[in-house]
Amino acid sequence: MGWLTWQRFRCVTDCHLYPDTCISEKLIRTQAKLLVDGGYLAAGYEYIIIDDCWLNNTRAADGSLQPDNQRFPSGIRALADYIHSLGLKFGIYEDYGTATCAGYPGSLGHLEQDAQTFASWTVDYLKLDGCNADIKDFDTGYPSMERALNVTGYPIAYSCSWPAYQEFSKMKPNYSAIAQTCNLWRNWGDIDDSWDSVYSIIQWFGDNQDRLSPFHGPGHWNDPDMIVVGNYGLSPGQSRAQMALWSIMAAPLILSVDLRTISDWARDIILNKNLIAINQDPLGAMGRRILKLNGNVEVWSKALINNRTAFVALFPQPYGTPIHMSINLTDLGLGRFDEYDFFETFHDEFLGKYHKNELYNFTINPSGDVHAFYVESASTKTYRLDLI
Ligand SMILES: OC[C@@H]1[C@H](O)[C@H](O)[C@@H](O)CN1C(=S)Nc1ccc(F)cc1
Repeated sequence: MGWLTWQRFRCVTDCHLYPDTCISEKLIRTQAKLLVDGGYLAAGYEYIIIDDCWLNNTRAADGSLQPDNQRFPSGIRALADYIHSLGLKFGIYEDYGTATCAGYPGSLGHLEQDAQTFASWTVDYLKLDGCNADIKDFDTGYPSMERALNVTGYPIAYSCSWPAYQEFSKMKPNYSAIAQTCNLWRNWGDIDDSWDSVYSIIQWFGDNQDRLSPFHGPGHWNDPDMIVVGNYGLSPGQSRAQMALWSIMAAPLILSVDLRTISDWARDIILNKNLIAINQDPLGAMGRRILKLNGNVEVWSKALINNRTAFVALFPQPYGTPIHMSINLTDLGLGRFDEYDFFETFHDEFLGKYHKNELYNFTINPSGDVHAFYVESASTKTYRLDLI
């Protein structure tokens, strides 16, 4: 869980024209302080990660990476020290190729040196992108950087873009090797600030879930890209939908939003305790799309500890009429116990006790809204403390 510059701040490097939003130490220090003061760190959002465009256009004389010294005048180590003083962890970006996607120096030919540089900067997380490279080299290249990071002896979480570029090229990535090498990996296209973009990613993960979920679990995660809630493109319903689906998929929750201007309703969605508990459930199971109803409403479910199950019903299409849904519990996969207690996820409201032969009825709104609920078996009464 954490925060990443890219979707909201992109590659803005003109700090004269954009002094408050250019990629700079000032921006990172400001957002880091707000991650703490806004209650995000306390909720689990602990990594603050700089994406592309932090770099100087050239490496130093000794070949080592250096930041743009106008935008990062104190240097990366000092910035990391400040971030660590707040109790946060620090992430940075590089690219396996000759240049980053934005054209800054890439790591190819410098893997060991760059890994040592990151460790000397006390970097806790590296996102390694795959632009300007031969994707056929990735199956050896990404493990090479993993070895280089391990040699430093400094614990660095490793985010790989390795499969995404192979999936685009219709290659079938070796997810077994990827899961042994990376802690998380981007599978598919870049997310943008729109419902169309968010839903196209949800569809792709649902369509490919059978070949993705076996490799998903604690320490090695499929990554559908950033949470864009709080920016300009999603309605409140669509914002609930992205948080609910990323929670059901047990996807990394990596925000990209200006914490200075985020609305209260967007912040409430991002900080919803039940969604975070579902996302962070110790089983680490990747939720799956289990039903498609009425041709458009889809139901996803995720197994949780203590015989609980989380569900999300999603109505993605912009057809302006709310639909009354009626689903029998066995179609939800609930048949192991005779009775279940249903709770609404966002507000933790008790929705009722249902026998396994009963129907569960609810109404769902269109255009990317969700009905999120979780159930626990009434017979095996357990404490709900870890869900609220
Ligand atoms: O430059 C970095 C940027 C972000 O890190 C994204 O998360 C990465 O998926 C890659 N990336 C970009 S814009 N990649 C890219 C996107 C479109 C394109 F035509 C060529 C490259």
